[in-house]
Amino acid sequence: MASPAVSVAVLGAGSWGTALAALIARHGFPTTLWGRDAAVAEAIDLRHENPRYLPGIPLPASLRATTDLAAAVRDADLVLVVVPSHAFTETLRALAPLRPAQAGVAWAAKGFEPGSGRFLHEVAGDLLGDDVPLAVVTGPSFAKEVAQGLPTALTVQGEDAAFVQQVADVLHGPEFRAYTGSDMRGAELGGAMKNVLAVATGVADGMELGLNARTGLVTRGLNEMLRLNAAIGGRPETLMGLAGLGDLVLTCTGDLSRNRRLGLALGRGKSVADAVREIGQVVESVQTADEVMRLAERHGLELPISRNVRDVLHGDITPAEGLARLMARERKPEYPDALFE
Ligand SMILES: NC(=O)C1=CN([C@@H]2O[C@H](COP(=O)(O)OP(=O)(O)OC[C@H]3O[C@@H](n4cnc5c(N)ncnc54)[C@H](OP(=O)(O)O)[C@@H]3O)[C@@H](O)[C@H]2O)C=CC1
Ligand SMILES: O=C(CO)COP(=O)(O)O
Repeated sequence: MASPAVSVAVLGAGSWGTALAALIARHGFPTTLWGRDAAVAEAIDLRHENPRYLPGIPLPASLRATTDLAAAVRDADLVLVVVPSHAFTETLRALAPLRPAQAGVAWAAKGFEPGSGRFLHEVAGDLLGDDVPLAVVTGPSFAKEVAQGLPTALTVQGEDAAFVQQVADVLHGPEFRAYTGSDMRGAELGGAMKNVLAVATGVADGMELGLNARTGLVTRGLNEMLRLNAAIGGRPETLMGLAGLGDLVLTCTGDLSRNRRLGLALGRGKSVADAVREIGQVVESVQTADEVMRLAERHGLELPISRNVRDVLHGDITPAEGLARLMARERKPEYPDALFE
């Protein structure tokens, strides 16, 4: 268990940042949540509720919230960044000059830097320098369930073992298991790709294609994750664990998933714009599908499910055309190459 003297700053007061900050505060660590919305910060600080992102769920009275980034991180021993991936670079740029020298930086966003396709650990290393301990927090974890105190397991991965342990120690508690590891690339790839694949299963379920179709997509989706992971140098076991298979199953089957709900809406004939507007929260796959396909193309890999998701999201094909394309693919062995070597 980390010393209760560890002070934590959580950056990003959406559903996941609020749930993680509440979890850490409940474990007795002084915790400050930073968000850009003054009304939300005030409601968390004074009424112990995030009415915009986690309405009706009581938050610990010890959790502080502010819109002042410098004040949020001033005394921090550990900074946890939980903004959407499209806001990760600007948030780290703002954090870099304010970060106390002792504070390592972890993040729980899932995705890539839009445009460049860089992994978030590459962005963090670039903006913070090589000496700052880094870690990614990922795995099957709906914010609402964590905020409600329901049992959850996730993983913390990074190269600095002492920092990874510190992050795991502030998260770990009676209803929350935090595992550890050192594979940031694999862990980030899994968290990003499962969002894209959740759209595919959502589309299939929205089209009422049945449980066989859903499970076929989950399994062949896992195969796409494993192949791209092998190409980028992630470890296969990372993708067979919480950061890969675990999060894939949760997001492809759980209706709390915003990415799955986007797919469901598309499968029922809605437009991307209408579906995203109705969901009203971040839907990472909309940008991540492009970055996954760019990464796959750079490595000469064909990822048929991910490609269909990208093309449906762009409006280049309909869900029905995507299904027809998948079913018309050539017959082939299930494992044509040495996947696990
Ligand atoms: N929710 C979940 O169950 C889980 C989410 N994640 C990941 O966590 C990350 C955050 O998602 P989540 O909290 O769910 O998203 P939400 O949609 O719930 O909230 C997004 C939050 O990010 C803020 N934000 C958006 N842009 C910026 C910016 N430029 N600078 C500062 N803050 C910004 C929003 O502020 P404002 O309200 O002012 O727009 C809001 O507080 C995503 O990468 C997601 O994939 C991972 C695991 C679980
Ligand atoms: O990452 C998540 C669960 O692990 C949340 O998934 P969504 O972003 O699809 O809601």
